[in-house]
Amino acid sequence: MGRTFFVGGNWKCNGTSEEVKKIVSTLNAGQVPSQDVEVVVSPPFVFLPLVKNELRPDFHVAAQNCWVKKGGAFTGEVSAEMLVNLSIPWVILGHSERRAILGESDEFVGDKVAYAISQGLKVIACVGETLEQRESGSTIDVVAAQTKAIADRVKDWTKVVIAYEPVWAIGTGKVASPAQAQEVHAELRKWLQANVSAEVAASTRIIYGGSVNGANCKELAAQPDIDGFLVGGASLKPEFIDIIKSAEVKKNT
Ligand SMILES: O=C(CO)COP(=O)(O)O
Repeated sequence: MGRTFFVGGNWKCNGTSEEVKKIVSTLNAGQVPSQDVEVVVSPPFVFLPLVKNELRPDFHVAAQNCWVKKGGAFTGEVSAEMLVNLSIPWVILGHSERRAILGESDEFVGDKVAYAISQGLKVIACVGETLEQRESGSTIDVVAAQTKAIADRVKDWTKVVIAYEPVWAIGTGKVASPAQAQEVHAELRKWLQANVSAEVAASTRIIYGGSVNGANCKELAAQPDIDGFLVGGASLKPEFIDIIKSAEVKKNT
């Protein structure tokens, strides 16, 4: 299939410089099969240079957001050009916390993804339904609409990793079951096949996020359409190394 397992650590708005240095030294000491897994950690903006300088060279960094167009008079924003200028290769866009709390629409997220790619960034694009949407049976429609807003604007899918993060599973300890996650990942792949191309469907990594930890990662990783994880809380802890190691499950499937 050729989809390298991908493990992202989203540190969100956490950490002091001392704590960040500690996490980086734990990561640097971890024994992981780095040829079988792509690892990207995403500290808050202010810690990006520190982490980039101190992190082992086989792991990479991502920003947690960037502005929707060229920088300028946008107080408080950080532009895609600035990230490129600092050689930050990745950015997370469309996280549900930004969609829900800051009101980012599907279209706005799509515009951000397209602009970031146009500037040379690679994007972890997040999609996912709320509990209410799941209970009303609209999960697939919601994630398809979020993906469509990206597909309408993006041509180069080699620069995109899709993170399926059900909102009800984020930070709640309520992980999606392997079957629940697999079902949505398979539907997303089908959507890509029907609406983008068979090649993009086969090659795009679709990773899962929402209460992933060292104990539940292997069973999730064994699902055929789960190509890795976007980890929040557990990415701040030593168990992140165990989650990276779950890439080994893929070698045997
Ligand atoms: O939002 C997430 C990653 O982007 C998931 O967060 P948790 O792993 O803390 O549930």
